[in-house]
Amino acid sequence: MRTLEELRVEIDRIDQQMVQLFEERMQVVAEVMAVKKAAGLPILDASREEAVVAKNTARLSDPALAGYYERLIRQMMALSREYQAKLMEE
Ligand SMILES: O=C(O)C(=O)C[C@]1(C(=O)O)C=C[C@@H](O)C=C1
Repeated sequence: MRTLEELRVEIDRIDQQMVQLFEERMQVVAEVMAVKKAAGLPILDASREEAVVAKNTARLSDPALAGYYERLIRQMMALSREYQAKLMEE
């Protein structure tokens, strides 16, 4: 069995990757906002969000994680909308 310290080192490594991916996603989201603003499109696209949830949930190898992942990706998109709304005001 791995020690708690070893496991936390691994979690830190994973969190480091996730923070980079989060930042990368939000940078793309900022570009999406600019495209939507120029085209007069609303920030929310509910059908796209359902497709994102379905597509990525299906990619999980452990179906027991589906509910947790769904909450994570939905929250990610809620933050994305919040960020877009803030940028649109600027
Ligand atoms: O794809 C878009 O239209 C986006 O604005 C990006 C995004 C996302 O973060 O994935 C955010 C808001 C929309 O409701 C749908 C998806």
